Amino acid sequence: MKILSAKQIKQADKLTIEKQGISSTELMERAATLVFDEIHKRLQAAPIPVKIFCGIGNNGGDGLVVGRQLIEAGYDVTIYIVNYSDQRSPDFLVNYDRVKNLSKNWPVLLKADDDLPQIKYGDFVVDAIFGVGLNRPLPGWVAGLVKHINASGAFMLAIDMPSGLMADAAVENMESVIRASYTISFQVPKMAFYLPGTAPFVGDLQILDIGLDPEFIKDAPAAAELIGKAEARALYKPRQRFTHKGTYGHALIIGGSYGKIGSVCLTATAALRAGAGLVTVYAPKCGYDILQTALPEAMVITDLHNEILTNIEFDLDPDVIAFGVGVGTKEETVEAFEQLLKKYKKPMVIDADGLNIFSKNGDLLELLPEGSILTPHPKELERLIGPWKDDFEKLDKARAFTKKHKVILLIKGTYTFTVTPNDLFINTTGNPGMATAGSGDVLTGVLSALVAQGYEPLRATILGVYLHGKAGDIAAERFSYEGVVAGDIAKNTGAAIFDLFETQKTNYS
Ligand SMILES: NC(=O)C1=CN([C@@H]2O[C@H](COP(=O)(O)OP(=O)(O)OC[C@H]3O[C@@H](n4cnc5c(N)ncnc54)[C@H](O)[C@@H]3O)[C@@H](O)[C@H]2O)[C@@H](O)CC1
Ligand SMILES: [K+]
Repeated sequence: MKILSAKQIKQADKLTIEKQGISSTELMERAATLVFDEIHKRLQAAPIPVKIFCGIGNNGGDGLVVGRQLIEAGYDVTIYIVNYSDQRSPDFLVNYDRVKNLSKNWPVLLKADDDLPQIKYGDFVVDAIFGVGLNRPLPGWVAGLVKHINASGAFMLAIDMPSGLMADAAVENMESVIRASYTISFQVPKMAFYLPGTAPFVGDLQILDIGLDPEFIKDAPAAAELIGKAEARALYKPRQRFTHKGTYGHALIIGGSYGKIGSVCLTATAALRAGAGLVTVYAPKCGYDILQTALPEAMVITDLHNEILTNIEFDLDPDVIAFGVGVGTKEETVEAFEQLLKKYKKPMVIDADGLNIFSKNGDLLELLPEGSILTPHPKELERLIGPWKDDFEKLDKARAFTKKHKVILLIKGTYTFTVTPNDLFINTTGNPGMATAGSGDVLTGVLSALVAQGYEPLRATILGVYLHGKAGDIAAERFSYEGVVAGDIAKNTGAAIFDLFETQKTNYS
């Protein structure tokens, strides 16, 4: 599913009105009626006080339509107009009149010096102050109102966007953004819903199809692509019958050090579970018995050194090399890695200390094969690309890095981002249970297995990140968030592949 910018959404809005021969007021009625339906479905006419805060633009117009329909359905509704300017939009005005004609309880006008309205814990608040039109920080008194609404602890439903959030820019003042419990947004998701600095304001997310022009949406260049089940399924390559283990590639996992052999065990397990035909682990000698005992399916080659890697030499032709998990950053290991980079020319998967080695030895990046996949978590990313002032700058820097080094860069997080010079993919699977030791080692194994099986690196990355998250979701259903360990994620990779073909609707939140 595409993410579009606020500017593109406005264009879609305009074009829809032209092509469908409807007025903007009718489009507003259509969109807001769908929001009313969702609220009504949930509240079931319960006598809960509903307090709707409307701005004076079209987001406020939506709030007025919802308010009118709730009043007509018999709800106890108070509408507040957050009167921050006299530039009221035409559709706001149409709906302002309609509400006034309907009930003696006219909307309450709120201005800069007014007392703040009382909001109780049990109220149902609808936030329709600003939507995608917000393009600068809130006026001071409106920021104060937002703070007051947030402090109420009431359930908050945001229409289109939590007010104070901008679709395509970072938040400057965290206190002046509505902390929505639930956001109902129109047609396409917005970038701010997925970035760590802004996503927490959104709460649970629902995207409503309001019938904006499908052709425009199909042709519009996406700011990013959300990857749900349908997108992941399209990337999957079914196995053919007349094949053998050689068809599915040989993954070589290089890593581990004394006390960290578990990391390569996890990576190799995941590589096997994600379908690599053959898996060999290259580890220090101390890992030999452990690996052979834990993983009879994997082959093991050992370094000359007992505890760290010092001479990476092997007599095989792997389809992919994963380097870095548990490997440490000792000088001898860096030297061995440099020698490997000079010899090996196919895409590699680089994780953990492999990334830390690059951070400390930037010139080695020149040797990294084109199309390699780097999988940093935020701290490792910062060491690689330097600090950033906000999520948007982080993405710009990450993009520049991928361009310079011709690699694919993951930014791991609640929503893992796959960054390439021209495209951005945002994964939607995964859960807080995956914040556990070794979870990243498993991802490295899954990605390596897919590359070994002949998936092009970008396709392998997008699908691999999805499957890893889904395997974590399946594990969490069984063991709870707290109970998930990395090995469970690896073991459920197969179940995640099965799940690609379950026909439930994709949830993009
Ligand atoms: N795009 C669509 O397809 C549809 C949009 N609709 C609604 O329309 C909304 C967008 O409406 P608008 O474009 O009127 O924008 P908003 O209602 O979000 O904001 C109103 C106006 O306030 C001004 N403004 C921006 N930042 C400000 C600030 N910090 N202080 C003071 N004024 C500021 C801008 O001129 C902006 O247009 C959407 O979020 C959605 O709720 C729906 O009615 C139906 C369809
Ligand atoms: K809003």
